[in-house]
Amino acid sequence: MVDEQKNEIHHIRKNIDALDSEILTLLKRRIGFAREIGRLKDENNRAKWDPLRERQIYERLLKENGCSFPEDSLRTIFHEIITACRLSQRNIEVAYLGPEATFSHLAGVKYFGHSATYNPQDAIDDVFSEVEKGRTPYGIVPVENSIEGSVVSTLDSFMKYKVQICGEVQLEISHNLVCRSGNIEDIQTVASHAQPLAQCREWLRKHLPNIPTLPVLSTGAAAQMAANNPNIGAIASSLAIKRYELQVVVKGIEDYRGNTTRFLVIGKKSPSASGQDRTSLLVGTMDRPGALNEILTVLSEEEINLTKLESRPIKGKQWKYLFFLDMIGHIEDEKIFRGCERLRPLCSYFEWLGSYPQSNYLPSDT
Ligand SMILES: O=C(O)C(=O)C[C@]1(C(=O)O)C=C[C@@H](O)C=C1
Repeated sequence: MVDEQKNEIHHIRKNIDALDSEILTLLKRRIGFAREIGRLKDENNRAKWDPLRERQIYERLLKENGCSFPEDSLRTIFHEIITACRLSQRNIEVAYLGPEATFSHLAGVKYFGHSATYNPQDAIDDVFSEVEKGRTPYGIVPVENSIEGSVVSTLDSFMKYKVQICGEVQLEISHNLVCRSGNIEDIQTVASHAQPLAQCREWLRKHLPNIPTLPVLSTGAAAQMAANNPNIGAIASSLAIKRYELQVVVKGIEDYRGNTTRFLVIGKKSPSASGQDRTSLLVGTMDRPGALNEILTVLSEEEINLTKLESRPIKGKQWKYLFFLDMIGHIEDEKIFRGCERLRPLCSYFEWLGSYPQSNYLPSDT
């Protein structure tokens, strides 16, 4: 490189350094303002988290940006900034299905950012119990996977515990084969949770035909085993690779692309309307012909967009079912409120599980 170019780079880097310092100064001022708002909200007993305001911030910035700065990076940067500011108002604690570095943990980090405190639990049931008892204000639980379908233990826990849905987050699940050395020849057993093992079945059969698989409690537990034993390979998340200092053998070994899991954030109280929300209900139908049809007719008459309908058997009551319904809109929206009021007398059981912002404002998983 000629001297002239070296000088030019040096000069530009000085400009970048000055800008980085300016950005840092602005971030410090921003968090100061957020703390002030936090204090005012405390005085008025108002919720710290305001999803409507957050959505407005993203929308304004994306509009102002045009296409100058990569859009997804802009979302990611501001997501971290806003979550850090929100957390500075009060530290947020989140219960999830552990151990560390499971996909639930990853989904939590995507939603609440890196600075929240994450409390690992042994089972999905325990996540619900933590939140219901008020020991941890939020929980994150998987609810459905685009390939494997519903996560029934989550749906069943909604029947058992009194919690509300506060948010949702979608995570594109890509599976990595990892081990201590990064060498495929070292692997004598592949450990993972049953779901990832099933999702990578074809790949494993083709590339590791004589290697046995070992189903364990979670992808985090599999990663932990691989960290302790050089002959164990694990199928695990990117977070697990970092956490347990493992090496990637092969990335993206899932048999089908577009493997996405939807997670729900549970808490004590749903947030107010953000403008693009989803409402979830749990209902029981009357014991008469056409009972489910009566419910669907109300939704259709009110022009409510139903995005999910799922039935689960009621434990201890043979051949009796409850239905989970997801619809577009917030309980504060007139038509959703009216629809629910009309549904109530038609149902043997009716529970509003919550209204919460749809996940489309969050950064994608690239
Ligand atoms: O505007 C507010 O109400 C704030 O508390 C500030 C702020 C932010 O950092 O921009 C933080 C948390 C809220 O969820 C919304 C926005």
